[in-house]
Amino acid sequence: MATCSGSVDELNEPGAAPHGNFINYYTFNPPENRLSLIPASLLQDLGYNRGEENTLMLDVGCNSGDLSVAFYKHVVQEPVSEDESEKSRVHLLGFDLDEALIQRAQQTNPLPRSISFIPLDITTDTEQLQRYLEQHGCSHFHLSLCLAVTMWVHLNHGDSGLLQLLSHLASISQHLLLEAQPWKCYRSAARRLRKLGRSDFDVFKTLKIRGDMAAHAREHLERDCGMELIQSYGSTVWDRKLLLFRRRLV
Ligand SMILES: C[S@@+](CC[C@H](N)C(=O)[O-])C[C@H]1O[C@@H](n2cnc3c(N)ncnc32)[C@H](O)[C@@H]1O
Repeated sequence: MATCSGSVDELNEPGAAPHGNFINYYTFNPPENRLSLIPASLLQDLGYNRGEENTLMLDVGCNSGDLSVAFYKHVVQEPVSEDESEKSRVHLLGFDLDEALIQRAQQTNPLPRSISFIPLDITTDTEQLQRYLEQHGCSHFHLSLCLAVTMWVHLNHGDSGLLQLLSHLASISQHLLLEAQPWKCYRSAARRLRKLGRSDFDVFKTLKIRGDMAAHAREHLERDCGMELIQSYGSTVWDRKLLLFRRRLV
């Protein structure tokens, strides 16, 4: 069984995907792997998707959008077709730093009135997300997904990059569903790149945040970002936990 994003299939072109921007990601990690752990009633359980208010979801590092669309259909339970979606008040914004993946996501998007995809690098651009929130009259995303992204930001931007990512997401999200890659995946990612003679991940050796990555992320979110863990959805087939945080009530 593949246990991390260092899985065999993913190695076809590892050097071409230093941010985890694999072109065939969903052929070896289909959406169902994660969706089977997430209740379809999630939005209702969190008190959303009722009445007239907008519900905004964010998918960080959405790759080619397959999981974004499948997640939307999974948790938005009323049937949504393009004709009906004008009525839908649930919106999902997916973004990724890889423009080719975003182009694919846009071209195959079955619900363009409810789901949008934009190219964006979260480590450099924070204004676009703020603008999107303003356009929808909201101060926060009701639910943000950050699935299988933390390791890539950590490896490319170091400890401070990882902590900034989590702080930023906490500051714009009411709820945050997080899947942090475990440390063993870092080792395989760095080893693969080294074998290819790439030095992109030299920062790997300098990382002080290591070991239990889910616990580190939780500690930062709870201690420094005003969030609290409210649910753990067990482990995916890749042996990763899906952790649901919410902004702490004051
Ligand atoms: C392993 S894929 C996971 C895709 C999706 N989140 C999922 O779990 O199915 C990681 C994605 O994060 C994106 N990514 C990495 N760093 C990013 C950044 N700084 N800003 C936006 N996207 C990023 C990559 O381009 C890649 O598509």
